[in-house]
Amino acid sequence: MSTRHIRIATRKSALALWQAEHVKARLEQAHPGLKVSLVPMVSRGDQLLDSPLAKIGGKGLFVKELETALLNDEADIAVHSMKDVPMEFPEGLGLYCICEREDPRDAFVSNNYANLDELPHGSVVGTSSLRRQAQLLNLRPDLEIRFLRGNVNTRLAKLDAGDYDAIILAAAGLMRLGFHDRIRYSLSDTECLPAGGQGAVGIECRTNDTELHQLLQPLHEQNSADRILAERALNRHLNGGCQVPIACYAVLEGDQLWLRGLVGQPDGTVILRAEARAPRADAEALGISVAKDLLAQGAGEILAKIYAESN
Ligand SMILES: NCc1[nH]cc(CCC(=O)O)c1CC(=O)O
Repeated sequence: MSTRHIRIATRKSALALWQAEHVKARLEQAHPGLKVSLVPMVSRGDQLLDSPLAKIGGKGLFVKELETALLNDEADIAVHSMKDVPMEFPEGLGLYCICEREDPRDAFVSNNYANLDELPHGSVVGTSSLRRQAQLLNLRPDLEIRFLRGNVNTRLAKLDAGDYDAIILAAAGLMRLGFHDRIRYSLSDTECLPAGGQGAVGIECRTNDTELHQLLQPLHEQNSADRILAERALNRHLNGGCQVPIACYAVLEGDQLWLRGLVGQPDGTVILRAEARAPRADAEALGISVAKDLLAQGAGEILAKIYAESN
């Protein structure tokens, strides 16, 4: 029995609100009597929703306001899609819980075509992720990748308006919002390797709030946490975020992690791949070693060019 009041800072997008409500419900279930409320706020990323994210630069566009609220004691936890969480945390904040990962894959959404192979020559595919773009163009150089931003609902509306033949979205986001039926199929990991952390929700809070860390324990899932630790180590070593053409995906085989990573040239002409296995206790070292392999193949040059263009 806890009498504490937990305030959850959240963005106001449908997906962010769903995730915050989900964490609220799970906390209340785990700790009867606990009071949990939402503190909705607008992030810089939300204000800039229509501009190319890669061009406005900076990481963590969607998390800075939430972190400020935590540091100012206006909220106690921030719920994030792990894919969007920056590598470094401000002094006094940290990640204290990773919930069980859901579907990590990218979903193919189209009103007219069942899959990538069915798309006619020259079809228009919507995504603003350089990671998805590089991999799709590598498989289908004839496709035209067209910029698509906005919340999940907005993106679906743009597809329905006829602006695209197909769009690619994270399966997890679609499922959370009840759009299962919009998924024609989920891209395999060989067609499109996911982004680090995709499909998992994580919880950030103040480092010194040990009582809260305890309350979060029942929501933590170690298998997901270890997989994502390896993925984030890879991203960190490549200085990557959600706005760069880096994919990485770890799975557990018993107590061994298998991590695959990829860096692609946005036009799809070059895809560098690396993979390795290691005991789960060595998740971070595994991420770094796969990142080093990619760098040795020339990933640094590809990424440097993208960073230079976005500044
Ligand atoms: N970049 C925005 C974003 N951040 C997390 C998700 C989906 C949910 C998740 O990965 O947990 C999405 C939408 C998308 O990429 O389609």
